[in-house]
Amino acid sequence: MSKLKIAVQKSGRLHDDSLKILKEIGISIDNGKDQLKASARNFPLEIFYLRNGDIPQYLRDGVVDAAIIGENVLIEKGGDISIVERLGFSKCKVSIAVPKSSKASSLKDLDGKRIATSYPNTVNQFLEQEGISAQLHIINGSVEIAPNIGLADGICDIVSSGSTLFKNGLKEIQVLLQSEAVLATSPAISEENKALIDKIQFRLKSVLRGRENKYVLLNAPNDKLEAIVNILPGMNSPTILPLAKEGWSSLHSVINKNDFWSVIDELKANGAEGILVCPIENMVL
Ligand SMILES: Nc1ncnc2c1ncn2[C@@H]1O[C@H](COP(=O)(O)OP(=O)(O)OP(=O)(O)O)[C@@H](O)[C@H]1O
Ligand SMILES: O=P(O)(O)OC[C@H]1O[C@H](OP(=O)(O)OP(=O)(O)O)[C@H](O)[C@@H]1O
Ligand SMILES: [Mg+2]
Repeated sequence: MSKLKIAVQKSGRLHDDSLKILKEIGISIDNGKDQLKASARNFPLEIFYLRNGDIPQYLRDGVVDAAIIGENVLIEKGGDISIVERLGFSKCKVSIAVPKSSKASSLKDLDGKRIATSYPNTVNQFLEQEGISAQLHIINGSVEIAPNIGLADGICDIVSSGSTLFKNGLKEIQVLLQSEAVLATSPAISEENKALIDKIQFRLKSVLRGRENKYVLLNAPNDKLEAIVNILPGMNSPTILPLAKEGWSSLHSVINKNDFWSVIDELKANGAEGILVCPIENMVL
């Protein structure tokens, strides 16, 4: 039987969340960060622990069938590799920044200047598109220090909270792209392994949908139920069960986690009591 080979970052920001989401879709791995390879106990799958920056090449060569990887790395090195599913973690931007004291306030002010980055293809493509030419200094880490040591006039690197820019006295002047962890597949994947990826994708969608939503249970007088159903329409229609108390019911529904706090006052104004909000592990449509 064919086994799906999936690459996961060996160590670093993506490692833990990648293994966590695989666990949530029911894939148990005989673990060990120290191993380069591990097998799943209950799915025809092998995990390869690799360096983030090496993964696009492994995908391209078909050494692995799929990978959990930062979208920004695929944009930089991935070209022909397709994204199957966005996974919602490791969200960040790739941005251009300059010293706070710099007169530069937009990208065009960096025309003819020096930019330090670990993402030369991304920067070059963006500059070309904007008709700007700059001299790139490719460095692999601590990019934000470059302007302070006189190596560059600006930088292009990952920004998340912005604290690294702040600590280094830099200001963001241009966002090049938004990124998050994604499941990507090799252009060389076999039909058999593509079918396994489809199974994984189906499971991922149900876990991601579950993360986005909450299960709500509440009690309400029967004459208010219609109004409450309109506030909480649920996946199809809410479940309503009679309470032992005459004239009252329990209503169960699903709501997007971001919407819950904005409807809570409306629910209470319509007589809802004993409101419980629970996480959802999986949501299969
Ligand atoms: N500060 C951040 N906040 C959120 N996501 C980030 C942040 N920094 C990096 N990422 C995302 O996580 C991915 C992995 O980052 P990490 O710093 O662990 O790897 P790396 O040092 O680039 O790679 P390697 O595994 O080759 O050492 C990045 O490609 C990016 O998608
Ligand atoms: O906006 P912030 O929240 O400060 O995050 C941005 C920083 O995070 C990443 O570095 P990381 O901490 O992964 O260190 P590294 O350069 O050694 O990979 C990235 O390269 C930035 O420097
Ligand atoms: Mg990093």
